[in-house]
Parts: sequence; structure tokens; C-alpha cells
Amino acid sequence: MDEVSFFSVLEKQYNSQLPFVVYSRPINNLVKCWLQKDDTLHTTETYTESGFVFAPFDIRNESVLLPENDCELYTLEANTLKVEEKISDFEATETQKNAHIDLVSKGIAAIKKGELKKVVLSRIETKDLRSADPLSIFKKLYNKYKNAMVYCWYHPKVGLWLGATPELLFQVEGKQLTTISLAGTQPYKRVSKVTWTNKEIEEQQIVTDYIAHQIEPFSKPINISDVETIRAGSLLHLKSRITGLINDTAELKSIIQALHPTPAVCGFPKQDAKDFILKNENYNREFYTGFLGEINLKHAKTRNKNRRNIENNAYTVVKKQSNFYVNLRCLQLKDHKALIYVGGGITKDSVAKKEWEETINKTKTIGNVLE
Ligand SMILES: C=C(O[C@@H]1C=C(C(=O)O)C=C[C@H]1O)C(=O)O
Repeated sequence: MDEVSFFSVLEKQYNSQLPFVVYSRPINNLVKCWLQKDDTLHTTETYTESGFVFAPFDIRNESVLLPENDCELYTLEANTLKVEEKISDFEATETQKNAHIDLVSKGIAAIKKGELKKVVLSRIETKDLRSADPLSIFKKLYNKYKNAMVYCWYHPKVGLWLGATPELLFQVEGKQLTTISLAGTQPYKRVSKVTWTNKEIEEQQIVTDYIAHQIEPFSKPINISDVETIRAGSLLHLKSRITGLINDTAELKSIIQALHPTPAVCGFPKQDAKDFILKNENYNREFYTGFLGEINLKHAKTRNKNRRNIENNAYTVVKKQSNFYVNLRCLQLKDHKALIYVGGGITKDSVAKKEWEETINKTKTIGNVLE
């Protein structure tokens, strides 16, 4: 399917108020879309169905599913998508600044009292839009962020979300489990040598240790890569890659429950951090810091048993694959407004004003493509 037909099918779907998702994973130049045939709100509790899942931060609320069997799927291959690149600046207000600094200060105080070790605190930044065409925003995100999972998700009974997230929650392909620990943030400044403070190194280590501990019951042996610096748009983060082989009895739901939400977006210890967030953030995160992605898709790979006799020995392995990304650097489109969701990890060494600046820098990822 060519680009014009691909996006006109999507536009028709949106204008008919029918659910869809259009997305591209960081691994290739494929843009995929799933169009649900009616507007039924499907949810999943078991995570055994196949389709595309959109799950909230607070998993006690419903995870929305676009079931594979109720959807039409299209794929487009493209390096860049055609779109007019108009953008404009926006500024945060002082009220929001003071409210966020107060919230972060509360977090630091709780950590110093020993109630928690790390908590991720966030806020919403609202921007009035001149143009609120979700598909143009999607195209701009796709052109700008090749290393991100870029998506636009819509359900008439839930809302419209867009994002460009650098963070994999986890991926399972057959028995192979891959996840990452991503934390620590600084602006990207085009220098070759990047230095990190103890605050960020410790913050990321908390995430790595937690993930390794949580997947231990399902997966052995666990390999943890060295920590590296990665770029996500105008930001840098610390990242480790964690892999393992899951055992036969491990269910997808148990892995989700073990990992989501990680200390990268919630904090540590998990329940205390979550309680602190729900009590103090003063707004509903909804799907921000939830997760999204393909669930239980069958993926066929052709292999050759014997390289000398390729024709006769080719065989196909069908593996089930799920890949979930953490819903970050995202916004919700509502009544011609963009609600941009941003947060950052707080530890004992955090400085409230710097955390405020970090959220400003994070709004730019998605704010940079809005008009
Ligand atoms: C919470 C966010 O990002 C997370 C928090 C980070 C941090 O505290 O340094 C870094 C990457 C993400 O894991 C966000 O972008 O809103």
C-alpha cells in the first residue's frame, strides 16, 4: 500500500470515530496500522489474546485491546513521511512551576525520612493547539524520532494518545526475554564525552537491580549489559540491556505484574512509591507510564538446518511475540488541547528546581512537533 492510500484509510477510520493504532517500532522503517471494524471497547485481564494492547499506569484499571481478529492490518515502508513541518514554541507557567517544585520537595522529604528510596513524580503541561490533526503530529514524530516507538492510538470511548517513547518495557520472542533499565536524564549537547553524577548513576542502578530481581523467578540465566549513554531526541539517558530465557511455565501476565510499573516510572519500593504518587500527584496519569504494544503475535521465521542444501532443509519456526513499550514522551489530544505528560525520578540527591527543568526538557520531545 502506498503512503497516500495508507493515510487516507486511517483518516477515514478516524473521521468515522472507529478505533485504530498507527505505530512504528525503533527497529525498522515499517509503519503499521490496525483498524478495528467497530467501536466495541475490548479489554484484557488475562493478556492471553492477540492484538495491540494499551494499558494504564494503574493496572487495576482496564487495559484496552484491539483484537487481531477484529482488525484490518496494513503496513507501509517509509524513511520519511510527507507532512508540512510547521511548529511553534510554548512556555510553562509559574503556577505549574511552584506546584511541581512543592511536589518534588515532598518526595525528597519522604525519601530522607526513609519512607522510600526513589519516586517518579510527574505533571501535565497543557497547550492550546492551532492545528490538532493527530495524523500530522504522528508523521512529524515519525520523521524526528527514529529511535523511538512512535504511535498514535485512538478509541472513541477512551481518547486519543500520541507519543515517541524511548523505553521498552519488555519483549518476549519465543522463550527470549529482553528488557531495559532506562533512567537518568540530561540534555544532549553535542559533546563527545558525557559525564553523569552519582544521583543519576544510583537512580539507574536502582532500576537495573529491581528488574533483575523481578525476572529471576521466570528467567535464568540473566545477562546484564554494561551501562551506556543513549540519545532520545534532545535528551540523554543511561541504559542497560537485560536478557534471559523464560521457563516453560512463565505466563505473560506474571511478567507484566513483575515488571510494570518499573522504578523508572514509579519508584522503589514499588507499592510505597505507587501509593505516594496516587496520594500526592493530584491528577490522574491514565495511560501515561502505562504500556502499549503488540501482544501474542505469531511470527514466522524461516531457518536452514543445513547450509549446504538450502532448498531441501529450510524449515519454519513459528514463535509468539509480544513487545511492550512504556508510554512516555506522550500526550493526550482533547478539545483542541494537547495534554503533555512529563515526570522524572526523585532520589535523596535530587534538587527540586533541577527536576522542574528536567520536565521542561522532556515536554520538548513531543512539544516540538505541535502547532
Ligand atoms: C518519567 C519519564 O521518564 C523516565 C524517567 C527518567 C529519569 O528520571 O531520568 C528517564 C527516563 C524514563 O525512564 C518521562 O519522560 O516522563
